[in-house]
Amino acid sequence: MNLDGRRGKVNPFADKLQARLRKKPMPVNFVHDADGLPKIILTEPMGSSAEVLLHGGQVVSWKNERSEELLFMSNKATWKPAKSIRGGIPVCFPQFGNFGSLEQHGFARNRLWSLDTSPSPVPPANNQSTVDLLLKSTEEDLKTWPHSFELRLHVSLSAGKLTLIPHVRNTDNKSFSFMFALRNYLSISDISEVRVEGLETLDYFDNLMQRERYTEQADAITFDGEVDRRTFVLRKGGLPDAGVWNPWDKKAKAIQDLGDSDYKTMLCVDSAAVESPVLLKPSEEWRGYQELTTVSSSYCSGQLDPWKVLYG
Ligand SMILES: O=P(O)(O)OC[C@H]1O[C@H](O)[C@H](O)[C@@H](O)[C@@H]1O
Repeated sequence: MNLDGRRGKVNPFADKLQARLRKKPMPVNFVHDADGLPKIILTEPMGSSAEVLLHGGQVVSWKNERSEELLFMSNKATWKPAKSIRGGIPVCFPQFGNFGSLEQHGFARNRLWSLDTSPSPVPPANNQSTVDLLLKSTEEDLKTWPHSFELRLHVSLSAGKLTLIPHVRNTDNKSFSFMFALRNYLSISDISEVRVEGLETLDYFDNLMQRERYTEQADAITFDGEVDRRTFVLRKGGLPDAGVWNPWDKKAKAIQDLGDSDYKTMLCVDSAAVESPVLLKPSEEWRGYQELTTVSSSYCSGQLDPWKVLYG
């Protein structure tokens, strides 16, 4: 995990140049899934694919070139508008968890987003399939969170890599602050065989201990055993915090849209801005960045330098 403390400042000059260099986007493959939810399917020449719903602006599937699913999705997930879907990559905005008075994890994951016809510029890249989504404040949401905003999410798929670039613009005439998280439900073979590296020596708040602050001492977070199978590498920018969540057995049973033993095959690792909410003045824009890649199981854990893993 590459923990990058930058606050996601946007450089307008670089962005203009990038916009000019940007290639014509590939056509968007837009379908309706079995539950009638509008869905975008991304594919790339090496054979991997991703599925993104307008509902929640949520990535609900990411498959590698062997068609193996890399994200967890609950069999009991509720595929209905106005409810969040248990799996994939929900977007938590403008609140994380119950750190505020809004609904849990904010309203963005429960809303119907639209296709973004005037997306913020992002760096050009070859052989990638992309979609741009947009969520704007609704009359309803303004009643509980009285700030006018535009939340954009750029999703791009290339061989072995899924990149999400969120932007938030303040379209109000006063400042506001918000929390943000991309909650990655990673599909894992067995929770007892998982290690999360890259968080050592960092401070964390334990939600099960009244949010007490601790410092991580171990060289990796483990959930019992120590065997590696698949390695995900998460790089991020503008999102200085990380969340790690697994409900374990008792809570899994209490969560309606999660199977009793699903906790064994999922782990949430979030890219987040929670401890210090992002402050935006009128017309200002914040940009975050998250890149997920997988590397082969032969990778030896304990030396997680994402650049070395990816580029040798
Ligand atoms: O069920 P959700 O609203 O998706 O929340 C899932 C989980 O997210 C957070 O990490 C909270 O700390 C948990 O208490 C909560 O159960």
